[in-house]
Amino acid sequence: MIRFENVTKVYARGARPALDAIDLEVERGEFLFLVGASGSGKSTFLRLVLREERPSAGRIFVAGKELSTLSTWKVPHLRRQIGAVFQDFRLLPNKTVFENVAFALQVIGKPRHHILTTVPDTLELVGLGGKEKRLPHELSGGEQQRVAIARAFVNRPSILLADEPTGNLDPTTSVGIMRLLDRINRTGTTVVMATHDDEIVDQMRKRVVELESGQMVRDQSRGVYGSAR
Ligand SMILES: Nc1ncnc2c1ncn2[C@@H]1O[C@H](COP(=O)(O)OP(=O)(O)OP(=O)(O)O)[C@@H](O)[C@H]1O
Repeated sequence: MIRFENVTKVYARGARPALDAIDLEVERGEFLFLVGASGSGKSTFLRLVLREERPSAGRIFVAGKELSTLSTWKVPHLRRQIGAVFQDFRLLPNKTVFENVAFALQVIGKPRHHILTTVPDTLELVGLGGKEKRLPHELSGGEQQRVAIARAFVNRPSILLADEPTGNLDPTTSVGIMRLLDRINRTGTTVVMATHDDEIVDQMRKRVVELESGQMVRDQSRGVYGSAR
């Protein structure tokens, strides 16, 4: 579903690479934690998958397409197959829960009848049934993240990228968010989550890839947060 072949990303001439010769394959339906110190290259990895950044060297394949040969006009189609969730939720503050999620479908031209059935179903799935009319500021942090996940998942993407989705949440709320991401993964969605949350990683026992200064230093199935090296 995602394949990096010898991928290097250098942001500025002379700087050390943010990612250095990464070879990694993520299979369809897998759940992968990306761990590593701040600045180790986790967000860069996710931005490359979304084609928000281009690699300096190497090749990236996402959902069967090689990103460097993908014409610009096809990028929106690529991104429709990828949901993204962030630490800071990124909801539209003046839109209700329903509108925030519906907006993701409106911008890709889905018909009204589709939106009117899919949005409530997805809100139910993330545990927000009954809160459709609330504004983001009327929700807890965990609920806001659930809206963000609903928005990322409403189009049933084949890949979900999460960049520190529990970074602003307390431990109990984080567990709820992880259960939800796990449930989404079990529907067949490939999930890649960058995180500093050691408790979550240790609890979930999924594949763990560790980056250190842009290099991949560990790839462990049913892994833990702390390196055993
Ligand atoms: N737009 C940019 N321009 C220049 N350098 C950048 C840019 N974005 C990231 N970097 C650098 O690339 C390296 C990797 O950054 P990245 O954001 O991918 O790390 P990260 O592992 O996601 O960190 P964090 O856990 O703090 O989010 C860092 O040295 C960072 O300073």
